[in-house]
Amino acid sequence: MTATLILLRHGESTWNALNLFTGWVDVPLSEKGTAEAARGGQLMAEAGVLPDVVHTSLQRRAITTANLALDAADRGWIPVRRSWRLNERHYGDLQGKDKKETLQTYGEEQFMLWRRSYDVPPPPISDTNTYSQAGDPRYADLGDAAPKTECLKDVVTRLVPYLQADIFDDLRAGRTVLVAAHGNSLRAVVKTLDGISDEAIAKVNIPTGIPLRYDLDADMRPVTAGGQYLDPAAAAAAITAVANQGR
Ligand SMILES: O=C(O)[C@@H](CO)OP(=O)(O)O
Repeated sequence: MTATLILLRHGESTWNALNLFTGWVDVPLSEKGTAEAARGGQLMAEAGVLPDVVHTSLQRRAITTANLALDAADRGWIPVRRSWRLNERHYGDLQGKDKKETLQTYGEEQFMLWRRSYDVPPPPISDTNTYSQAGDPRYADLGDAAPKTECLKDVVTRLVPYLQADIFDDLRAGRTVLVAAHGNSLRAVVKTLDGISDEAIAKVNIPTGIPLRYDLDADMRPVTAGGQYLDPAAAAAAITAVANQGR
């Protein structure tokens, strides 16, 4: 028996289009991202992978993407579960900064350490920064546990309990699960599912709006390592573009 998990990174956001570090800043989809989200739903419908339940982060670019994709697949009626644990990695003091300017100011090595190293977080954001989430009601319950910066390792630490309890529970119950989330929170999911090393995960990038299908065995191990994109050619091109951001 296998269970099907579909990972969907939100469509292009307005800040993806502007090449700004985003993290927990709650930006909307761009026009292109809106179209990508609907296309993601069409791809699911064409492939006959229809979610029974959807999990999203608390951020509008993932929530809107899930709504548009599910509507396109005529699955807008399925139950919804949301958690901050699926949020994008908190980008600390880099939130709102231009990726190209950051690369020019700090150099390639520091830029890539912040973007893709496993355990080097950017400097923390101050509560008075315009792009801080201090005071955002959706994170009020987190109190002091709300992050002010995160590296990918921190994302793995906060995400894995949710993956192993809530998401695996739905899969074990025989439900096809859609997870609509973010570039780095989905890298944390993929790292965990595929057992990717701390070093090798630096080279893994997730494109916007293209569903990534994993069939998982009873132990929640992928039948095919890396899963399968529902549009492999589009995914390959988009993955290269994500890797080269800032250049
Ligand atoms: O800015 C961000 O929040 C993320 C995802 O868009 O960017 P990066 O790919 O540089 O980690």
